Amino acid sequence: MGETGLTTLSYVNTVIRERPRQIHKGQCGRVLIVAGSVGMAGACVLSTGAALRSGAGLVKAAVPEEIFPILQIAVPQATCTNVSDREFLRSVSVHDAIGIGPGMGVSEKKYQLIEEILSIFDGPVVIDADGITNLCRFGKKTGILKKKDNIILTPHPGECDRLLDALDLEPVSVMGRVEAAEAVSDRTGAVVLLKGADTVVTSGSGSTYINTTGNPGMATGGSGDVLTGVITAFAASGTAPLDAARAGAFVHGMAGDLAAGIMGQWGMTATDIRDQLPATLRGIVGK
Ligand SMILES: NC(=O)C1=CN([C@@H]2O[C@H](COP(=O)(O)OP(=O)(O)OC[C@H]3O[C@@H](n4cnc5c(N)ncnc54)[C@H](O)[C@@H]3O)[C@@H](O)[C@H]2O)[C@@H](O)CC1
Ligand SMILES: Nc1ncnc2c1ncn2[C@@H]1O[C@H](COP(=O)(O)OP(=O)(O)O)[C@@H](O)[C@H]1O
Repeated sequence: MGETGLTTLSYVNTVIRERPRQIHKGQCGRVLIVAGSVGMAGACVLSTGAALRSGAGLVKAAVPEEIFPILQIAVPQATCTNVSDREFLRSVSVHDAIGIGPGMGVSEKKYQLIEEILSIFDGPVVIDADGITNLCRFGKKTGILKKKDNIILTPHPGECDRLLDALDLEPVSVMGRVEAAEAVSDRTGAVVLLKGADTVVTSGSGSTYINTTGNPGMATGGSGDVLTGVITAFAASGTAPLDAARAGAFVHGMAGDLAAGIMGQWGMTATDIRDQLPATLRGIVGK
């Protein structure tokens, strides 16, 4: 284990900055969110909306056609593409960052889709939730991520245990949170963000940071789906994967703190966190 630092506001101020006056939407990051399924459309709504509220210029959701109406009504700013239509894979490379996993479901077919996207796309990819579970369940024999660059894995402790098991390592409860995140990062080459109170973000031993925002009110369904959208938007804007993950965790936690201030920790939900992203970013950037 190397030295562990903190992610604080003064650091995030160096990552999230005022926009140049002449910027246009094509330069603010084109995000693709591969998420959602029948029964879990909400996960995609949350990730897609969070990406838009975190500054992404253009956001597209790759979802089953059956849930297009939900997405188009809940997030009219986003476009939709049919995830089951192979044509959609042709347009993957025009994006600046991809977020994969929230509510996408777990099956061999979904795993193949992730593999295909990773083989086509060399930009930053955030893999969360069912994306991680698919890799662990079906990708063990292929070495999970094959040390591909530009990957950010965002497991909660349960998903981290799946990753550790697939890598033949001990669970988080045995290894400890920092050591577990560093081990997954060392073995996969990915930036790893281990969620929970005191979220850990690491690019391997020696580069590990503990987040300083967030509260127990964030222990509510869908709050991790919001985080996926935030980090994917930051990565799409050109922020390096480790910085996108650190700044994403901080901003998401600060939005959660604002939401708790308004709604209280007991009653706040994931949409309240998403809805406080603009005020959070305005507080950080000053605009
Ligand atoms: N509205 C929606 O559509 C929602 C969809 N969701 C999606 O539902 C899918 C399944 O996610 P889940 O995380 O519920 O289920 P999972 O089965 O992937 O993981 C939950 C299990 O992980 C273990 N675990 C250990 N420590 C944990 C921790 N600190 N936090 C959470 N779990 C821990 C527990 O055994 C628990 O049963 C994901 O794709 C997720 O994105 C959820 O985000 C909830 C909201
Ligand atoms: N007690 C807590 N303190 C701070 N943050 C928390 C706490 N509990 C959960 N969170 C945050 O809320 C989010 C939960 O994500 P996750 O478990 O993936 O939820 P979901 O799958 O329902 O979206 C993570 O960002 C996590 O760090």
